[in-house]
Amino acid sequence: MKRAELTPVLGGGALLLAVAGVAFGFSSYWLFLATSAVLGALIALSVGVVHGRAGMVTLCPMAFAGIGAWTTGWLGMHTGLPFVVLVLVGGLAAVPVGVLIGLPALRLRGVNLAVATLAFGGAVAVMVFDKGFPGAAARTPVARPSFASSESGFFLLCVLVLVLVAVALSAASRRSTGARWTAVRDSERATAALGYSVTTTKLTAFATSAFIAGLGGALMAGQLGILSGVGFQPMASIVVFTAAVAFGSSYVEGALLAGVATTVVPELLRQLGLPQDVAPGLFALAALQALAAGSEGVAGQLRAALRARHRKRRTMYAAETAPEPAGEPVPRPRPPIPEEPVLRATGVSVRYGTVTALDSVDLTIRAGSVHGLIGPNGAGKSTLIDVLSGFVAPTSGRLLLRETPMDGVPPHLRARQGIRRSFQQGRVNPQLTIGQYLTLSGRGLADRSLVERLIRAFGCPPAGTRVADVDVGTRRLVEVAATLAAQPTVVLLDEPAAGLSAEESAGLGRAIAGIPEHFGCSVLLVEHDIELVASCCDEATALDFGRVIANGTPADVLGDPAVARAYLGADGGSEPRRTIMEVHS
Ligand SMILES: Nc1ncnc2c1ncn2[C@@H]1O[C@H](COP(=O)(O)OP(=O)(O)OP(=O)(O)O)[C@@H](O)[C@H]1O
Repeated sequence: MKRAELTPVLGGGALLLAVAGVAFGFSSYWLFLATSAVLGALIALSVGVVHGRAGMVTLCPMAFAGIGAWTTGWLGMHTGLPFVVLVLVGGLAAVPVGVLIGLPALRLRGVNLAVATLAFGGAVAVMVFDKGFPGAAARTPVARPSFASSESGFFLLCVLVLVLVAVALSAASRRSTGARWTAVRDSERATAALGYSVTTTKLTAFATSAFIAGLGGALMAGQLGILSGVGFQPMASIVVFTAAVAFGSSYVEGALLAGVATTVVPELLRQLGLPQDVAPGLFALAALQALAAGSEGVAGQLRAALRARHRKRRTMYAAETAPEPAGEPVPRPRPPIPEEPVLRATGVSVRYGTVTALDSVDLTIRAGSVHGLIGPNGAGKSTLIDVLSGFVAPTSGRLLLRETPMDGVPPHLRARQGIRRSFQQGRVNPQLTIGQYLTLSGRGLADRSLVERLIRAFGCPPAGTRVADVDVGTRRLVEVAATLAAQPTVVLLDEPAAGLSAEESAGLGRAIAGIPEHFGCSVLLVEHDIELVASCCDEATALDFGRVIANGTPADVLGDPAVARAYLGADGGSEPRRTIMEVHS
């Protein structure tokens, strides 16, 4: 067996031994603490979903846990349902509440969202938990199942639930759900441009988090038997949140450390005769440290160190597969471009206060063509891409994708209907591999062979390479390749050559010129690199001060003195005969 295969087997075996050692070797006092640590880890994992993965602040995990506990207690008193079913229903009961508290997250961010969730947690504590949990007044305990009636049995049940949740989250992170959460954390605009609804993505993160915390609370009902509101107060939520941030609870080992720390530190302080109130302060300091360092907590730092070591070893012992030269050469002349328009904008105007960013712009992108869009800084090129992709609503004008009006259609639906875009600033999630990112961008349409074709066409590194491990230029190539993964009708590329070397830029030009033929998709290419536009476009449009100043073949547009004047500014008027190619050279 190879070392790489042996490591998980040995790790799993050691973990099993440790769990068995705790379950059967610990006294009931330590077993109670171990169970609390496991439940703390479960609730920390729920924070990891919303905060660590989806990048939103939630300061009410214990409110979700309390709802799970309350529901389990109530159902335990009034129904004869088995305990395992009660736990599941307890988790599910927290889901609608999670969605409800997720709604403000659609508009609020950062500290505002933190205040909203904290207030929610406080309100639930006052209105529900402080009035008493079911059975608490009559001291009727929540009955544990017979197979987990002992402390060791109940500990093993909690470990099993934690393992199941961790495995499910790990599977989600390899699939589109988890990748969407991190995509929304990195950039909401980029998520919408991939065709995913930001609203649904945020709400599923809150719902999943509430479910996991609800499970944790339901198990707490079984652990403690009789519950009080004390453990579900906002302060308890803050402790869980800060520990989750400090240890990095989007990773299971980070959640485990958070669970152990929130259980052991107060207990240690108590045994040392020190005030337990110090513990929240310690966690807050550790969380501040992690947030200030921009790290994913202790677990994130450990993983980053391990990855760096692994990379170093790989470069020492193995010659890395050299990326193929970008872009398969495309034979010229290309077949004639059909007249059929795929994307048509007519009379599009955009005003930002007193600034007119676009002024009655007409643009037609024809089927099978690469259409260049040029113009000096501030000419309105990015604004036009924002209008076409749905991120900016025009003041006036119409937009048709083939025969379908696109006016008012939100960005993620435009992406699904076939308008894909890239951004000037890179927005690829560095945690994903190139293959995972292309698959995510494909929304289920990019099979392995398409992913491989895209990688070859754009000269990207192999699919298993992590985005974090490639340079900025290569990330740009990956981003352009990703716009094609869902087989769109038209892609809008916003300065894809920015940051590329001359050689990479030429390779990208060849790949872009081949997009219509190899991927059946039209292209709108916004670029300052005039040579790139000249080499790979079939048509071109030049903008200046939001107006179309030239339109036609690249030779006509680039040879137009008005375009040269636009690039030269007012002084260009004295040199009307120079073309933009001459200006550029
Ligand atoms: N959100 C905004 N609010 C106010 N003005 C804006 C906004 N976005 C763009 N503008 C203005 O609209 C005009 C067009 O900007 P835009 O970014 O579309 O130009 P561009 O051609 O893409 O420029 P560059 O090549 O530098 O990216 C500029 O005058 C810019 O200052």
